[in-house]
Amino acid sequence: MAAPILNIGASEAEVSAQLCDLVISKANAAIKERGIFTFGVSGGSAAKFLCNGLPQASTDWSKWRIFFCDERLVPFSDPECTYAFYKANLMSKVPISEDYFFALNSELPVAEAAADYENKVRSVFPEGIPRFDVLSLGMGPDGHTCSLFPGHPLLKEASKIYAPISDSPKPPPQRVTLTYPVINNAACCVFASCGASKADIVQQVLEGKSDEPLPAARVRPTNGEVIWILDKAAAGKLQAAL
Ligand SMILES: O=C(O)[C@H](O)[C@@H](O)[C@H](O)[C@H](O)COP(=O)(O)O
Repeated sequence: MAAPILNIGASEAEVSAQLCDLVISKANAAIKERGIFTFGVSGGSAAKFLCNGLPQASTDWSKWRIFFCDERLVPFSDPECTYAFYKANLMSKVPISEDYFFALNSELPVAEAAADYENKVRSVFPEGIPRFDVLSLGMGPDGHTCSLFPGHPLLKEASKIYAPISDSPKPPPQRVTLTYPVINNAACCVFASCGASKADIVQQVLEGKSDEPLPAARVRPTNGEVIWILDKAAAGKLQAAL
């Protein structure tokens, strides 16, 4: 398992550009090699970065298959809906079919919604543990990633691809999230974090030693890479960056 790769941009704009450049480069390489690019996206600031930079990409969008690393179980009309954010800010700007931007069925109860979403993933990964080309991840101030929160039983989920959660400490409470068997089977997991408010947790995740690693620290692809793209403020307490 390779050590995390650290990219430190001076500003949030540089983090956004570095994230999009990485995703586009990985996408075009995957399309050239296998004719398809499988991509997992998150909410939060990473969503803003991706929607800001990907519309300018020179790529074959028909070969992209986009899933959510996690999604809230709310109607599309709800401002908390991550799909709605990407639909308005990315899908509306690029020639990608709605068939290839996989939305959660928020009409279902959360456990059924997770199972239904797993079936959608199976349309791209028919068997075994899905291996995404890229998972774009964020990290919350508590060290959560996707909808995997510190101390939550879901950190130990070992069989589901997507798991339901009904007690998310970050509202809204009901969500569906990728699990570590899938996250750690990805070819590339890339975090994008900015701002001084993240400096302490970034230092804990990247340099702390704990018997109970934080959720973001448990992202360690067994046969892939984990890349952290940080601005100077978020990297401000890292020994490696000093
Ligand atoms: O839907 C969600 O809530 C996100 O997927 C979540 O996991 C996010 O990535 C982190 O909360 C970091 O968000 P920020 O980068 O905006 O702090």
